Amino acid sequence: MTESRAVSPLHRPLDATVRPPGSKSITNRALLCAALAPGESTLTGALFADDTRAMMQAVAALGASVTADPPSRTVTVAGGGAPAPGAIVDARQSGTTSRFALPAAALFPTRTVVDGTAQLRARPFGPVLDALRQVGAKVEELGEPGFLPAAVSGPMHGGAVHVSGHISSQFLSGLLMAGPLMRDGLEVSLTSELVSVPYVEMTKAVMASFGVTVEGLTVRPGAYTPRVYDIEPDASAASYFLGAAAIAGGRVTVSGLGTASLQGDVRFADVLERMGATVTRTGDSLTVTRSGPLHGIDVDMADISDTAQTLAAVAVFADSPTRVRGIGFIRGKETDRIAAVVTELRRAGIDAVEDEDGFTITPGTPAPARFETYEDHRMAMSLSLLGLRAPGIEILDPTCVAKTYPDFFADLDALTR
Ligand SMILES: O=C(O)C1=C[C@@H](OP(=O)(O)O)[C@@H](O)[C@H](O)C1
Ligand SMILES: C=C(OP(=O)(O)O)C(=O)O
Repeated sequence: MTESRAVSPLHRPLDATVRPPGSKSITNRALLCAALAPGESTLTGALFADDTRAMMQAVAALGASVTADPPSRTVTVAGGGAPAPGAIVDARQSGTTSRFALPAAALFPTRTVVDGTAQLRARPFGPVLDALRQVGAKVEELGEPGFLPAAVSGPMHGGAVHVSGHISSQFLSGLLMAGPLMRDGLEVSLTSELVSVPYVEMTKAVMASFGVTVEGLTVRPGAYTPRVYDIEPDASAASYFLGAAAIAGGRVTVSGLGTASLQGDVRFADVLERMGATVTRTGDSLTVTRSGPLHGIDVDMADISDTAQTLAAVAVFADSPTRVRGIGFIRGKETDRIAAVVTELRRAGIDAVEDEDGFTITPGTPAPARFETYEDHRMAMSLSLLGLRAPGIEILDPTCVAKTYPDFFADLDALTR
């Protein structure tokens, strides 16, 4: 029988402070930059989850020496090495690990194979494989063209490269991070509109911390410098707790996510503010309080699409419909997230409709439901929020949260205890 997890309704408003684990996106960028920096770097506040363990193993396969200490959330990386012949990167389910490791592996003359789970093999890789060929890498598609597994080898001359932006920003981020170690550096031109823009700003910020400047989308040849780097809590993970405050009422403060956060997903709080919640921002925290009604909104979430499913859950409890736009590309994530969120909300009797580039949700009272999660951590975490107000909500395959947040259900319990 498939494992499931019940969520119990809350009978009082929330009044809690939480600190989610480290940012997945920053951890995986810092691991890669540290691996490319000759010398020892120390990452503090790191995330320990499937996606970041995949990256730790990936950079080890590329020649870094990695020492992880989960209790202190610290990782030490001795960088500047090279992969052994026949290196294999198993990116598991991780888009960032695979899309960042491919350009990094192609810096070296040895052949590295990059692969992942069946789910990752179904996600698009054509744009990065094509871009690597443009800058001189040898690329072999070992399965279907444009998909994993793929083998790459270098070195790369770099220079001008064209890459699409509308499928995923991760292709661009991965290329930029490898850019300084290409002979001529890298000058990227986008052939289509970029989605998930704040993640590219994050890439530039982490690269800058490791001593490499990106101007526009141009990187000059250069070297990373090792350093001690502190990672802030994960803003996408925080969206579930901020969403919980919106749904249950009361106050939730997320500590460690201040106004200078590198993560675009902190702007999920702005979305809740537009719906009628009160948001307080400080240099080191983000607080959402809700006492009055929530209103439906029409919102483009192309910049912050990992929080679209969280908003879908919140929208159920508003007093008018919510339309989410600009996120057609999330059909290519862990699952088709637009189809999945609509199917599951309908399972609970909610009027949810798929649009080509998003979804529309009409508020209602969720009926008891056992939600499918499609091996998508964000389906499990988002849909669990419905259980804070509606009785009889169960989440199937709850351990899929291990991709980015192994302790999610324990932390949700602690928040509501
Ligand atoms: O660069 C990153 O760290 C990420 C970029 C986003 O992906 P896309 O650029 O594919 O939208 C986001 O959904 C993912 O969770 C992490
Ligand atoms: C889309 C996600 O991850 P990735 O693309 O890194 O696998 C996510 O964490 O929601």
